[in-house]
Amino acid sequence: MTKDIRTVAFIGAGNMSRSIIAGLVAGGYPAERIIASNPSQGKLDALAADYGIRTGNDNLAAVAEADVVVMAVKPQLMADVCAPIAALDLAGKLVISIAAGVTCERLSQYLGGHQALVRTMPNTPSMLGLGMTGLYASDAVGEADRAFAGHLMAAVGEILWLDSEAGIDQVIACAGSSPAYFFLFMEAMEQGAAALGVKPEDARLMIQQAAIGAAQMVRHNPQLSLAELRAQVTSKGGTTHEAVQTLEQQGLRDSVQDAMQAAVRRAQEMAKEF
Ligand SMILES: NC(=O)C1=CN([C@@H]2O[C@H](COP(=O)(O)OP(=O)(O)OC[C@H]3O[C@@H](n4cnc5c(N)ncnc54)[C@H](O)[C@@H]3O)[C@@H](O)[C@H]2O)C=CC1
Ligand SMILES: O=C(O)[C@@H]1CCC=N1
Repeated sequence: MTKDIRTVAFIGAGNMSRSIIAGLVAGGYPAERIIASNPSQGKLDALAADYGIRTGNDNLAAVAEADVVVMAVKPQLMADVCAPIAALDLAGKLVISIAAGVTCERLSQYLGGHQALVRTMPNTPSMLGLGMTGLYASDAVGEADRAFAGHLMAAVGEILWLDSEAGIDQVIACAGSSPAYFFLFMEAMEQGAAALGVKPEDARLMIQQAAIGAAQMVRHNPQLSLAELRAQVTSKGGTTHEAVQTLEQQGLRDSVQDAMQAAVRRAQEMAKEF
């Protein structure tokens, strides 16, 4: 946890802000230095109750008080939400965006030319401190701000600094969106288990343990390639071979590659739209 404690305002208190706030508070970031601003009260009440942070409905009051502003609304709302914020004195404030498909240049325009911007791409496992965040900052961002943004996101998982802004779209495909790919795979397994007559609660337990176990095997065996880890499960002439062959024949690899390219394409389209 960073010793550089600043007041951080989250503008938009949805799924992703909640994930980051949960991870920050669990990691010891002082809750009284975190503010969440959102139009609807329900999410704010839940955040205040669960994490003891400060909340409000007034974006401008939150920004005025903050040293660091995390822009966490949907990309299509970013322009409208930024317009009144741009009228405030933002000097000395660091703005961190987590939005997909909103470039630094566009965000800077929305904020009246503000330059102290770090663009990030986190993911929801940040909630458990198991997040993955890519970060990009232009040369205009000072060393202390860069370090703060890095420490903030490192409090909720691994971080990766990117040399170019295009790298953010690669992070979207590999980490921002990808928890959903794993959930989909697990949903498909849940259906497969049901078709085999497995009780839903037993299926969930087995799928969960296999997924956690597989991810931890990857983490704890950096010397082994993913293909080698797969080979360790795959006995010659055995059951896994049959299952994996079926997935291969039905084009799993191509599907995954197409999906990742679709995510990047959509991010690029969004950068033109928003
Ligand atoms: N959900 C995810 O896995 C990830 C999301 N992101 C990005 O995070 C951003 C937020 O996404 P989610 O949290 O998933 O969406 P969400 O819909 O859960 O949260 C957005 C929040 O913004 C609030 N909001 C709407 N108008 C507002 C306003 N005028 N002022 C303040 N708040 C307002 C909404 O009430 C909502 O609570 C998006 O830009 C998305 O691209 C980035 C990485 C991963
Ligand atoms: O689906 C989205 O657009 C956002 C960005 C990455 C994950 N969720």
